[in-house]
Amino acid sequence: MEKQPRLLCSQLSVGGRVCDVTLSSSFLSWREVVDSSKKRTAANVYGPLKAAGSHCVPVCEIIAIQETEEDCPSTNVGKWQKVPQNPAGSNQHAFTVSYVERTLKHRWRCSEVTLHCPDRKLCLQWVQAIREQLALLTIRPKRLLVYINPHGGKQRGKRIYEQKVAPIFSRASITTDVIVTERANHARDHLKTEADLKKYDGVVCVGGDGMFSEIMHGLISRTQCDSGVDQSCADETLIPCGLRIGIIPAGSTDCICYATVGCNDPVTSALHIVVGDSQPLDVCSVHQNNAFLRYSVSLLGYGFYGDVLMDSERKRWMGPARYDISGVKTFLSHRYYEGTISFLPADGSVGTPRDKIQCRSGCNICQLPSADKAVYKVEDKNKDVWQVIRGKFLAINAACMSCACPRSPKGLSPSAHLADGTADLILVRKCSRLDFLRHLLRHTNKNDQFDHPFVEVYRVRQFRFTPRYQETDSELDLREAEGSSSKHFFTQICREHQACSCAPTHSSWNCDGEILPHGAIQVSVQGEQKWSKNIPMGNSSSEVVQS
Ligand SMILES: Nc1ncnc2c1ncn2[C@@H]1O[C@H](COP(=O)(O)OP(=O)(O)OP(=O)(O)O)[C@@H](O)[C@H]1O
Repeated sequence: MEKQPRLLCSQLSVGGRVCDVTLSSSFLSWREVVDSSKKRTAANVYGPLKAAGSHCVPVCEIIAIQETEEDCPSTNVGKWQKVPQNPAGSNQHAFTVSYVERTLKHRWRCSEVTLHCPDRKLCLQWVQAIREQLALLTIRPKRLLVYINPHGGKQRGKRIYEQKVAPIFSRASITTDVIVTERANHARDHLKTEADLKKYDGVVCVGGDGMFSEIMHGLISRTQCDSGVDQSCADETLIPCGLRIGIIPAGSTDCICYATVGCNDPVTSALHIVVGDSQPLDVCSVHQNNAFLRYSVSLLGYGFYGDVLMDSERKRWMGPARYDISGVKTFLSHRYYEGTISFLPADGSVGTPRDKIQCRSGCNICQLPSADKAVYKVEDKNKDVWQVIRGKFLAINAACMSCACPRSPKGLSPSAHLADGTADLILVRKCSRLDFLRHLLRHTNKNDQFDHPFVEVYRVRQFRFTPRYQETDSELDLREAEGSSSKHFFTQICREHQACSCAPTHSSWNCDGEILPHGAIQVSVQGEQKWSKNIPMGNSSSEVVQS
């Protein structure tokens, strides 16, 4: 720990023990004063942040400070609380500091310490000094717009927000406007047209990946619209959003939260939001001809993952178990699709999908200044050489991030970067069921999932897919209707009936968990958008991902 000039230093009482308490611009630390006859060597305390009798909290991880007096209401939390008894009995004035405590598996918790002062003047001096340091942390949000999907995952979004997240925001003096959505796309439409975004420092999504996608679409569309950018033009470069999105995981898979923060835990995410952590993320824009279809930040999957999603949407009533059942069913159906993939490979400076480098907080590749990346892209345009691959594929996946989740802790592409301007394109060619099973199982263990002769992986900046057989408009309409409705009795019977030889020639795209019925698409990885990490965006501060 670098030596910092002390702003304040006093002997205060913590839990009945006298401590030397020090505040610098970076740390608040307290260390028990020991009898010189029993003097121990004081350990350097930053690392696990704690040694016996010594504690050190980075100022940037202090959530709140409040003056606490015996039997008085706490000002910020709005409830009465009893100050722990000080055995010395002489210290009547105290203040309580709430701070982030890091626990196992990337989880954060809110801890508290109450420090007793010999007089009120000193107590106020400490409260003011710490508040002044917190006021310098301008990246912290003060006002947030919160959208809650009450139907995501196990339908616990509202409860999770009220019980676990709102108290933390309130303690950190963050004011919120909360909207509980009443229908799909409510949040997206509100952001696009109605929300007064100037009032807020960020948007919080309480829900799963689908809800995040809705909010991302609302924010990006609004930003492009306000800046006059035509989203239907595939060559347009997106204007980054001024607002960040924080994710409170309350969905079924919460893949984006996991990949950015390292765990799916609402309290951890709320604390990342409070301290102002953020993580830029690449966004892919998906077009068909000159029509804009969708944006994607995690997975675009055709074939296996498209079919699993299409089937699981019909089983929404089953809850998260639908993914397992649809997964098994789709695996057994073993459908393959023919088509042509063309792609623009990324420059070697951003690494390769098999280099075993994991994108973490402070990743060198993602930290290249945006300006440098832009220059590199423009220069590179002159030497663009598209590669073309034709074949029969069980799955075509494009991962903009690792897509790690609790079931697949390394994800679909373990070395994909969150904000390097590329996606990892994974082609799984037609193979036996057993081989495909081997490949799928590698998503759950440590073996290299690309080490199979029927699997190819490329780091790309753009790609196009054209199915071998032209899609008719009626086919597209049919699949679109299947995706949006849960009653497709006749279509389903037709597909599932073995005697009927109408095996589909087209799959759908799974776009971050939403169905995209179009087969032929063009995808271009856009510059990063900045989000609040929690989001986790899974990792942490400008690093949402502290994986
Ligand atoms: N009030 C609502 N009623 C019905 N659907 C909603 C509502 N609010 C949002 N939605 C839609 O619900 C869909 C699923 O939501 P969400 O992503 O939160 O949960 P999930 O699908 O269970 O989780 P995951 O996407 O992580 O698997 C989203 O596409 C969203 O558009």
